[in-house]
Amino acid sequence: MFQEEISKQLAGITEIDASKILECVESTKNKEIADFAVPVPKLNKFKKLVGKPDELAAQFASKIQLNDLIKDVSVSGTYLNFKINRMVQVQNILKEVIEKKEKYGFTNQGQGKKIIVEFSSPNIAKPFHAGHLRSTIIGNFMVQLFTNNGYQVVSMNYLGDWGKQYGLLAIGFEKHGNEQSLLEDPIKHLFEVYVKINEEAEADPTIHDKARAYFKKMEDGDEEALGVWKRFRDLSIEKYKGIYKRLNVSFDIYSGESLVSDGMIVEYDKLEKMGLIEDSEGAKVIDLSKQKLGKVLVKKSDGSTLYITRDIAAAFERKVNIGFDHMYYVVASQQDHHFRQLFAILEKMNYDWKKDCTHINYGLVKGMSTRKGTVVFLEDILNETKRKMLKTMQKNPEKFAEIENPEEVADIVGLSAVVIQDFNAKRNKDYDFNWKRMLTSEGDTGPYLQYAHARLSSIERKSGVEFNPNADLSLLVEPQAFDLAIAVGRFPEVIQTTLNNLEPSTLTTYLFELCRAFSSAYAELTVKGQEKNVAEARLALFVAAKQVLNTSLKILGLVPLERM
Ligand SMILES: NC(=[NH2+])NCCC[C@H](N)C(=O)O
Repeated sequence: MFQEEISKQLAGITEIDASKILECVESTKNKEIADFAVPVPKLNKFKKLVGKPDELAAQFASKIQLNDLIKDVSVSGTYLNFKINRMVQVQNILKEVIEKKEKYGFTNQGQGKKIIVEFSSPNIAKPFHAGHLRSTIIGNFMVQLFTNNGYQVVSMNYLGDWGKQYGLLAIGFEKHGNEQSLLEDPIKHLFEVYVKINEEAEADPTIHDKARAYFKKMEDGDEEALGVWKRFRDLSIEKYKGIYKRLNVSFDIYSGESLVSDGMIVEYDKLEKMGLIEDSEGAKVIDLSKQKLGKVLVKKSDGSTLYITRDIAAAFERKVNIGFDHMYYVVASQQDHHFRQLFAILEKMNYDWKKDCTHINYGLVKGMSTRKGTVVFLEDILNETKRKMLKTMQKNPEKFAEIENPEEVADIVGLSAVVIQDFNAKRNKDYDFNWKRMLTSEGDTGPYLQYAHARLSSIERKSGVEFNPNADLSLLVEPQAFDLAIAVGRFPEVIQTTLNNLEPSTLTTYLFELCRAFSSAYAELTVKGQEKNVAEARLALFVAAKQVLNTSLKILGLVPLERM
């Protein structure tokens, strides 16, 4: 609103389009000097201005009308500096939050558009590792973000449940499988079996031949072979569902590599008819050397298919059977090459919707290990985090005694620690998993954000006044109140940026700013015991801040805590 007013007035003076000037209105760092500034030389981009920039600045300044919104204008060098009516600004922001509640900050830009987010996608019989964890939380974040902005979102888990390794697993299970262990923890047991048979296969290569033969039977639709495999798959999915629940994540669709088998024949025929398939010593390849992506193997000489063959068919099936305006694959950067190949093939097949497919990639997590050894299962990580968090909480026995459900709280704070550590930097950065740092409640951590939320909740509980949506906000005169309200007011723009870059770190960085502004306000602006009108105004400010933090935590996939 202030930026618009500044632009409108400058448009009248310079005859440049107000919408263009708007791009040049900057929010300043030092609010003592100005709230907004316009660097006059920047306006030259839109229209050649005659005169020296500093003189022009002075000339423009003299023509600006002060009013309800703009309180003061000054010049420093080539900059035009504006001070705005903070009272009006604070009131406008808070009124908007109070009115829109959990809808504050979002738009309906996704209305009528459908998005598929494919994420998590672990491999049955292999550990759910840090890479899958990253995919899970980034993908879930995208689902929440899109949903809140009006998109219809389909969340999809594309399981790695097909391929020669399932032949290997079946053979391993015949030798080493144990029914009871399978039922107790299918993911762990299948992994144990898988590791054992792999070791044995190193000494005895005929095992690999048997595995290939077994997988071929599966691809040929042999019922017995498929029955065994299906059981492994079903049991694993049940187990995964439990883990996802703990992560606060759910899927609309459990798909998987195994489910595209018929479609594969169709797509493969298309490729062949289009003349895109070449023979290479009995195996079939697609030549992408012009695109500098090499030759892609799509069918082995024994006729069995590959990961990429299944992805080609899966993409087509999703377009036809589900439909999408955009599809995102949330998969580690290690697979950049794979997705480049996939998209290049879709392009060669003249699928114009290839332009609507995006690989959302991310870097590695390093140094993630628990007491139990090097192979890390997600559950171990979560249990370890919870255990450590409980220990930290117990250090303050009085507070600990007040918490009704300490186990649950420790689990939620622990997950917040893991997630926020992950969301602290840009997706494509590798990072070190650091138990100690992520669990502290100071610094840029999950516990810090949860702590701020719990504190905001406690202000609400203990304020001694009722929340009044019509509170007299003109009583918020302190600079700390202003800073916090301004931080709250930035939320809609942060959501827009986040929608564009799909970087969770954009949102978390903002939340740390918001919470720091809250800390200063909290120290300065007591609610309890104040005169009623003042207490109500301050409570309204804190309620607005809590609203933004609350919605944000949910978008990040976390359960906001009322007490901790
Ligand atoms: N459409 C895809 N290829 N999605 C990614 C699947 C990830 C694969 N299951 C893995 O763990 O490496």
